Amino acid sequence: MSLRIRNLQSFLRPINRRFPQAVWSSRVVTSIRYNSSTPNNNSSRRPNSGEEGSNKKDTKDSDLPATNDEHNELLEKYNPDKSSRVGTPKGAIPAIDHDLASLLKKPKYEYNPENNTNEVTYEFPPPKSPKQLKVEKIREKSKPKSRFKKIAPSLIAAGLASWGIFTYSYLTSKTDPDKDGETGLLRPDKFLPYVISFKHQIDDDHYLIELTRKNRHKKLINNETLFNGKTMWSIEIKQPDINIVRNYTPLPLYVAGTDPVTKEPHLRLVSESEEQGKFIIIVKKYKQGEFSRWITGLNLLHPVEVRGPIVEHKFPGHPLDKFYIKRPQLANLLSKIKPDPEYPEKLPKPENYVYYGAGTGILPLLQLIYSPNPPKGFIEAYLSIHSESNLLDQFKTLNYFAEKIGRVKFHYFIGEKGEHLSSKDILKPTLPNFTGLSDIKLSEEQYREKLLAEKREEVKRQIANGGISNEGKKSITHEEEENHTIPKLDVSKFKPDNAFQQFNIFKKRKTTPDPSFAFVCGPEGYMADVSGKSDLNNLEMVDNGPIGGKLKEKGWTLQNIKRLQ
Ligand SMILES: Cc1cc2nc3c(=O)[nH]c(=O)nc-3n(C[C@H](O)[C@H](O)[C@H](O)COP(=O)(O)OP(=O)(O)OC[C@H]3O[C@@H](n4cnc5c(N)ncnc54)[C@H](O)[C@@H]3O)c2cc1C
Repeated sequence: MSLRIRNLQSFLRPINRRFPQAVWSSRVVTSIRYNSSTPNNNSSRRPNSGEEGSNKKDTKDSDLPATNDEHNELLEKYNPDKSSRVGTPKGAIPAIDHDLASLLKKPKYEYNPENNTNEVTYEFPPPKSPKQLKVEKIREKSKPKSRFKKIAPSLIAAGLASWGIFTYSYLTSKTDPDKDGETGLLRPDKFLPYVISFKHQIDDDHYLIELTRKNRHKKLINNETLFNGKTMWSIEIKQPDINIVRNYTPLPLYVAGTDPVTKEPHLRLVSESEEQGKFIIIVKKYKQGEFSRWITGLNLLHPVEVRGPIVEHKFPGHPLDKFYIKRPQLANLLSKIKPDPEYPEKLPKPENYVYYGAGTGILPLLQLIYSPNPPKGFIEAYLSIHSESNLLDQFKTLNYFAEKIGRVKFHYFIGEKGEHLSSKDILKPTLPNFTGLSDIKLSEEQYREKLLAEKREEVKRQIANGGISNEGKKSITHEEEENHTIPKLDVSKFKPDNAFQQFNIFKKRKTTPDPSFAFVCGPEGYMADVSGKSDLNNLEMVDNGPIGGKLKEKGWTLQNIKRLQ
């Protein structure tokens, strides 16, 4: 084998010299074939028979070129046109050795430099393999980035998202007229969407309807409270089909549940901020009444448009309000009603009122006494209703609580029982406790005088007792001497737990105070009979209608009457 390779090398040496680049080209190599049948016999090596070779004299193995001339001759033979291109030998080519041929065969597998484990050294840094590039890329990615670089994509994404939302809401609010962009619960200049969240028929012609602000939870962000005892107010509801509007008196109550047997609603007072945005109205259905028939016929979750508050009466300012002393709201349990704050003695007393109401005209009074911070004075209420069934039991209970804590005295007149308001039920007016700022100065002076008188009395007593202060003992002895009874408990040191205790132990009155202001509210005929009809037919919307009826007889004037019609 080694001999054969040596022969081949010596054979190809001259070709190498002449065609150094092409010497290992497959074309040259494959064009030279050797007969491998007799490997050790050089004489048996002869070119394959060819067209040209057959014409020439045979070349024996022993005839291999020994001199340069012979080499050239041989080359001439295999490269007769002497061009730089190596052409296909025309003569017979010796057969190639089988082992050599297997080495020269095209490899079965594609060469892959990655699999090359041979160590190679380079003068310059070698090009990076795909694997190295991949590792480098991963390493680059896992490198710690700056804080800004880290949050930059999130910031861009958030910015794009909010821009998208804004654009969408801007475009849709322009195109969708029903879209409610208002955050408030009510607006006096705009109808806002509400839904009928509960409906209950009280009797033949009275309905309780609970209204809830659409998307109520989203509208509570402003902590808006609709009810406050400082005003009597109504809402306007729109009938969109025939475009008419009617007023109704909202009450600060909502439906907390229903009785499984009677289906009557369990009403709760609206007092917490999360209960806002709901209220109830009581609607009387008239046979010919366009609006009342429509609204009482609506189903649950039907949308309605509501505007308000429309202020019907605003209570004038009082020095007690200046000190932000609020009267606690009623509660669903008598014992839960908080006691009234102690009003400073030197300030004028709160005003007392009388209320004459009939039918749905009793509702403004109920709104007032169920609201937070109701009027601080006492109210004598004369309410005329057709039937006892017109009034929900839960209203009667709340009214009873208000009575038990000394805020109101109710007188009911039930029409179907033949009970009616008469002249003897009309109270006489008294002067108001507070008419203006001069009253404060006057009451402060009175208070100073009162304190001085008390001090003088105390000094006198001390002198009479030889300088020994024995006031407590003396007062008890004095009481005992006067009444011949067990001395009374000094309750001034006790603090009441609730309004009921406060009124019944500390403040119980023998007589009810006289009112200085009267409210009248009811149907036309009732108004005419009690106070004369109101007349608001002027730009200022001031009631200029002359006072008449029963109230005029008792000395009431336009200055101390409010007619709600
Ligand atoms: C400030 C204010 C608050 C109000 N609050 C309430 C409330 O809480 N609940 C309530 O039910 N109503 C309330 N009303 C009355 C209400 O606004 C409507 O007038 C009433 O519902 C009738 O409207 P209607 O369209 O059905 O009747 P309309 O079509 O206006 O009248 C049709 C017929 O119904 C009868 N009618 C209408 N109103 C009366 C009436 N007051 N007395 C007697 N007969 C009448 C008459 O026969 C009349 O001809 C209030 C009104 C005002 C001004």
